[in-house]
Amino acid sequence: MTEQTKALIEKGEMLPLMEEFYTIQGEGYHTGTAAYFIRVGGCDVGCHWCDVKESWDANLHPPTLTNTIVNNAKKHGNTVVITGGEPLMWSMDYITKELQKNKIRTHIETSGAYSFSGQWDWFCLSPKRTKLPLEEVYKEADELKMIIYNNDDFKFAEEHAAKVSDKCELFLQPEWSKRDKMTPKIVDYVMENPKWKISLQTHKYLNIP
Ligand SMILES: C[S@@+](CC[C@H](N)C(=O)[O-])C[C@H]1O[C@@H](n2cnc3c(N)ncnc32)[C@H](O)[C@@H]1O
Ligand SMILES: Nc1nc2[nH]cc(C(=O)O)c2c(=O)[nH]1
Ligand code: SF4
Ligand SMILES: [Mg+2]
Repeated sequence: MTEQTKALIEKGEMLPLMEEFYTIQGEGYHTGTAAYFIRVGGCDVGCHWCDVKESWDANLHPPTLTNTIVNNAKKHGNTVVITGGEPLMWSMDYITKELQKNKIRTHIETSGAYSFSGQWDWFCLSPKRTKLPLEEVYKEADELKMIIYNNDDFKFAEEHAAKVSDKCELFLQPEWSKRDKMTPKIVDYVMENPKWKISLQTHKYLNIP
């Protein structure tokens, strides 16, 4: 990688882009609404059940001019979801400013394990055991989305619910490979603890990206 590319990545004016696609938000609070997804490469959080392990190695994803990504996003709807990989590994200040200048709403999907950057209209925090969120990010969360892989994850979910603001929406989402076993348990849990809602990965049921 050239020194110039490194400098542009440092400033957030380039990002390692894995893929970008226009689809329907499948998960969480905005489920069912059209959004342009920007998937940035690079993640070292290491969830063993991660559904995009191909994103982990940033070197496999070409550094791409952020202006080009923003121009593509402008062609599709009024909301962008920046995901990954772990988007907060990179400075999100430049891309979110440019998107908002173009009247595009900025949403993020993040583990919160890296320092906060960017200007967000919607911040979805999904904490992971292997690399916990930084304390500074809890107050940013509009939505807390906890993945339920086993019974211990309900307790883990409550520990994080205690750290977010009162206005934060709370979701429990079954880990995909355990959905048959854990979804009925989530249903019971939500009925007993109605501050939570259930989130399903509806795009996988719909066979869309
Ligand atoms: C692939 S991650 C990328 C963003 C960020 N690294 C994160 O984990 O929030 C996007 C969302 O998918 C969720 N996710 C990943 N693998 C999953 C799986 N096997 N089952 C259910 N949700 C999953 C994550 O928890 C996160 O909310
Ligand atoms: N349709 C759709 N909705 C999503 N919500 C969060 C996703 C992600 O991978 O971050 C995702 C995704 O990959 N596809
Ligand atoms: S933090 Fe997100 S991208 Fe990284 S391994 Fe976990 S689910 Fe996958
Ligand atoms: Mg996904």
